[in-house]
Amino acid sequence: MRNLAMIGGGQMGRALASGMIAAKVLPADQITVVDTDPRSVAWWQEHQPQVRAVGSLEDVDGAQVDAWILAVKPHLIAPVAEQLKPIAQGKLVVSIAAGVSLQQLGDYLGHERVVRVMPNTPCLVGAGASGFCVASDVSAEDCQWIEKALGAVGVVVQVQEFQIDAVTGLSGSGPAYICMVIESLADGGVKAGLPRPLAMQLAAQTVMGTAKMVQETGKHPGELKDAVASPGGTTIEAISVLEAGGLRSAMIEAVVASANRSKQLG
Ligand SMILES: NC(=O)C1=CN([C@@H]2O[C@H](COP(=O)(O)OP(=O)(O)OC[C@H]3O[C@@H](n4cnc5c(N)ncnc54)[C@H](O)[C@@H]3O)[C@@H](O)[C@H]2O)C=CC1
Ligand SMILES: O=C(O)[C@@H]1CCC=N1
Repeated sequence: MRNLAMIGGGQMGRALASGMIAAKVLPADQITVVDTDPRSVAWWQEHQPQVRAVGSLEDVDGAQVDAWILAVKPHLIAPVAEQLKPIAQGKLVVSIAAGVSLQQLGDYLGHERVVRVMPNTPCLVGAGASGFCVASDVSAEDCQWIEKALGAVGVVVQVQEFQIDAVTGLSGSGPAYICMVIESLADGGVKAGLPRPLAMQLAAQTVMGTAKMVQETGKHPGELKDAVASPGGTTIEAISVLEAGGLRSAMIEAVVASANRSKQLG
């Protein structure tokens, strides 16, 4: 893969492209970003000056582009893909839009070399989690490139398309839930008497360290939870409060609500 063009250079476009550049998947000067918002173009010029950032698709020579990434909001995929149709025939097109199916992408673009990805914002720091599925004309080589590109910015799994909504509900939207957890843990620390910056540092490190422990020990989270809770101790008091507040049920229903919304968007 030589040249990559990304349409939409907002939150997720920045996370993906900046992550890939940092991981040396592609040099910055082989990436073009098209964004209709001049403030976004200015962001790229300031933060990734080697990336070519332009305001219109007309400023891109489509013949020089090997792969396209569509990173606009879901409702803009249809008009953007239709604009792209004449210049991206036979080219690999990757969409990261929630809810937009491979069938829809194929219909808009008039070909089947399309990939649907659900990444997440931690790609920005090389700790993303992405799921992807592919249409019929995507080659094994294309899949390898997708795995290399997304693998450079985190964990990547290939799934069946019917699983993508669930991936969206869990890891796509998940960073928002975990940020709320971190924020509320820090609030608890402040309420219990800690200064805010110290509370935030301890909260983020506790979430990061616990996730690492789950991944590295391979132990069930229930076992790791039990190991913290001494009989008659402090933790079991807190667990009892969380159960009464419906933490588990709220998390389960949150993932399902996001997955359902992803289905609706399609
Ligand atoms: N933010 C997230 O955590 C995740 C977002 N996604 C998906 O990524 C896509 C983008 O989301 P965000 O980056 O959050 O949105 P965003 O609003 O931050 O970025 C979208 C960018 O597209 C630009 N844009 C709008 N119309 C355009 C056009 N016609 N041509 C070129 N650029 C255009 C906007 O100016 C904006 O900079 C969405 O489809 C979303 O479903 C997927 C996974 C996670
Ligand atoms: O909220 C959204 O629609 C996007 C998709 C997954 C995460 N953010």
